[in-house]
Amino acid sequence: MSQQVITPELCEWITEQTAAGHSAESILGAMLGSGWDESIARLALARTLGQSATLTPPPGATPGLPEPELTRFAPVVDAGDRQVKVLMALRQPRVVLFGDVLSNEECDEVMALAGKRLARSETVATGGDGSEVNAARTSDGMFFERCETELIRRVETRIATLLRWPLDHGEGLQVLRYRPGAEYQPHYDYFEPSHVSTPNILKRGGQRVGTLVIYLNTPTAGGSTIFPDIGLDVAPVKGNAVFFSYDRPHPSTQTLHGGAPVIEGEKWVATKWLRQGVFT
Ligand SMILES: O=C(O)CCC(=O)C(=O)O
Ligand SMILES: [Fe+2]
Repeated sequence: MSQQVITPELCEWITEQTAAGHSAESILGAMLGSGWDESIARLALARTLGQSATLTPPPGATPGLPEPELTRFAPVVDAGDRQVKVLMALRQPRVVLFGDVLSNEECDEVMALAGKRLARSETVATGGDGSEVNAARTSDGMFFERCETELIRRVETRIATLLRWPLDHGEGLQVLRYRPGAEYQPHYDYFEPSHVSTPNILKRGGQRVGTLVIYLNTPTAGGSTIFPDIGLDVAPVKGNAVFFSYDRPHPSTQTLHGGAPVIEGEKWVATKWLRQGVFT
């Protein structure tokens, strides 16, 4: 085949095959047998059925999802070196609000370490003098290396224990600072299956399957973490953290979320993204 194009007819055929009970792998086999290029065939399947259908988990992938031990719904969860409070839990989508994940001193230390290295996040407003911010993400950000300092290692070990997900499946901690007016418009944290850069990103540990956003300070007003699909607003409170997980890279997970504009004061968060496998 010379020109291989993903047409609506092809997507419809894939849907029919699935409805007839064929697995994504067997549809892929049939497509390869009739001359389709493997990467285009996988892309067509991902677009039609969602990426998880054809996603080969990366080496060392952990089955299931990150999930705290909440079966007894005790008021605290043992996170190894700290008792973390459970303030609220939603089952569908999975959203858990924790209290006291970090001490005040730990929050201050992470902000001080990160503050020296903050750079304007890539999606900035064009034009103007920067005093008016309006792009999708108008915070300043930086990444720590995993286990970069003793403090970062301690925090990451605590997160791994709390969410029962291996430390090496986590990306380096990201710190964001929002000034008044800054926001992070609603988005999904998983990598969009049909995006051209996604296959390469997935080589380093597979998809993201969970997010923990830790509040490093308490803004005076605004800056809540919003989940528009489920009408949930989480107030940013120093030391608290909101966790959510998603088992497939699809809007049906209802994990659309964002950082509402900060109205007064600053808002600092540290985000830990969790991957299916070892993040390298
Ligand atoms: O700032 C927030 O409340 C949300 C941050 C966020 O969505 C992210 O870091 O992916
Ligand atoms: Fe996010």
